[in-house]
Amino acid sequence: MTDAFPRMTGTPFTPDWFDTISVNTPAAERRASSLAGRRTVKKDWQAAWLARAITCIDLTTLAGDDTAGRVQRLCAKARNPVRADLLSALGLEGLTVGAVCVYPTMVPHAAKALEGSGIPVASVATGFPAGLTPLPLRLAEIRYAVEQGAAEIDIVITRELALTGQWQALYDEIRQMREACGDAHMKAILATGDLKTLTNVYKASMVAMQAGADFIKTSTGKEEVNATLPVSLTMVRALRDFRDLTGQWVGFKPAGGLKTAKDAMNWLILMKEELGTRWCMPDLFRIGASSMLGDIERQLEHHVTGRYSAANRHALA
Ligand SMILES: O=C[C@H](O)COP(=O)(O)O
Repeated sequence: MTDAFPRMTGTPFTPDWFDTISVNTPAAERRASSLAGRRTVKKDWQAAWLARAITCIDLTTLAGDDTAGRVQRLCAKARNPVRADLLSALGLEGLTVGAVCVYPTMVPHAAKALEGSGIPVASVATGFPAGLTPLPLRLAEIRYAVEQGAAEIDIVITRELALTGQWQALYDEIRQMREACGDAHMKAILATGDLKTLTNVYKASMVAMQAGADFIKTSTGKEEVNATLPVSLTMVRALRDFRDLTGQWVGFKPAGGLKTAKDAMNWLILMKEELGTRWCMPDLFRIGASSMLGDIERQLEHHVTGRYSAANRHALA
């Protein structure tokens, strides 16, 4: 992550900024579906946008059977995310993903495998994915991951505090997590699939930003419903409101179930249309994904060779 936007400081708890907000769900759904169908990126620029998407990926493995070997292979992929001949044809040699995201005990393996690459290690923490271990343990887990070499920490919020409107308590908890992160950047996972309403999503976004989150992130990838466009629209509008109120630019990370080049384009279009191109850079935008690179590589091959026939598609399936 570049230091263009250093660690966020947040603000004091200010319920006035979200208390009376009520998100119009049908309007958000209409806007999201119009964005998904949009073709604002010209064909000539698609490869460049896909390359941008690669630089924004938090390449992730968060599985119970993760091993040092799997993490090392993932890190090799992070260094060389698509075939070298494709990158060279596009003049994009040296392109890497934004970060590698793993469980805390995998951080040392990732840190070693990424040495000298400039790719940061992100670690989930705070009892990911449910976040229901006691707060002192969640804070200790953050400190452990940072000590092991994580430069970015993906925390999960306590959903109960959002579902029962205990916004001050949620703020206080996230604030302590912010402090435990020290110099590491903090991404606050809202687990939006658990939050029931878009109004709760907006309020939780505001509270996380007030508490000092550097990024707000949709999902753990483990909820029944993960990143969706209406939820993401609600969150990016909260980002814009927070920037207008404070001058602080907080990042956005959709995650969970995003697998295709089309997904990457849909979310980049959302960012570009709602927030502008500056918010499409890896210091302000990440896509949490375990399996998106394969499809991006196929699309880039199509752009480079211009001979992506139905037969090729069949052969690759
Ligand atoms: O934070 C990232 C997500 O856990 C990745 O989810 P995914 O495996 O559905 O891509």
